[in-house]
Amino acid sequence: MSSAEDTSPAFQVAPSPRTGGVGLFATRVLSRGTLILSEAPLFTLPPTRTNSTVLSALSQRTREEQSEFFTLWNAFKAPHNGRPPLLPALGIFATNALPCGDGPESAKEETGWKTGLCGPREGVFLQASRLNHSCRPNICRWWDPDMQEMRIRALRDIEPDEELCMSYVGVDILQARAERTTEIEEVFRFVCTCEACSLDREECLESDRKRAAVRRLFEEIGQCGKEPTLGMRKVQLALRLLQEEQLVHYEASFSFDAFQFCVLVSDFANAKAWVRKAWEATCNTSGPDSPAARTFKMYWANPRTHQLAGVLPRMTLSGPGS
Ligand SMILES: C[S@@+](CC[C@H](N)C(=O)[O-])C[C@H]1O[C@@H](n2cnc3c(N)ncnc32)[C@H](O)[C@@H]1O
Repeated sequence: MSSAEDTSPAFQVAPSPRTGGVGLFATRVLSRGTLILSEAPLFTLPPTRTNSTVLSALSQRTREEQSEFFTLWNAFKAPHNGRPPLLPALGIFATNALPCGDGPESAKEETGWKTGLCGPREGVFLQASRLNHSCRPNICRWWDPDMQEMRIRALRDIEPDEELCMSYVGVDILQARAERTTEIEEVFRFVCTCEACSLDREECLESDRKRAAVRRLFEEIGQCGKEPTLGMRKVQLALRLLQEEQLVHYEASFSFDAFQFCVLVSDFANAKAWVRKAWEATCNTSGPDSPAARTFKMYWANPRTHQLAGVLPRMTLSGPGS
């Protein structure tokens, strides 16, 4: 592929019949890790926003931007479960806002455990806010605090015309479909029609089973500090299940667990291979300049600097390829 082709727009806004509105669709092949979009917010607000603070922030923008803001989706137009509708500006903000900042949950997101990042400010975006949700996302967002921009990257290889979907803030995609559906409807006020939520009964049971197993493995791996062989087996199982479920989001987290099991027993060759995998996965989600990517790269260069190095008797575990 020539460099001219590489710089062509990565996506276009097009109708998304599945959601009843629009969405962003790939215009060409986007390989894993591709930076699809970097966008500054139209404006940001602290979590204590009101219709007046939204209107006040909006008044600082151009007329064209103000009109565009009012074309964004509003999921809070109608009463819901006894709760009244929101005023239009606030409803649009609530529907489209994405976290912009380092909230207390950000460290967890870096390693991929939770998508529920709650930054101190939220922002509305004219392009990124058009992204629909999927419980099997193919893209990932990351707020770049230095550039004050939202970065969207491909979590896996994406085909032309494929819709770009992220996981919405706070949706725990490792929950079973029924739980996700309830949560999404309650918080976001739509019925999720993503690929994972549209599986038939049998496929859905299988998907629920795998997601539940990954959740359990997250907990169990945390308790395997004295049993690295067992911990490593659980990591390998979790990674296989995630691959089958196409949930690459959590790869960095599990790979870093595997790295820690290896350093515990001074298996530095496998430790390097695992932390390299964690680094690669993190570059694909939050980019090479993110704090997590920098940390992983440092351990890749010298795994012996990790505080757990050599704590348990020496032993050889396994690498990511085995
Ligand atoms: C932030 S907007 C996304 C862009 C929106 N589709 C549009 O036309 O501007 C969120 C809204 O998109 C729709 N949506 C997003 N993800 C969806 C999904 N997985 N299933 C059904 N509707 C979805 C819902 O109507 C939701 O309130």
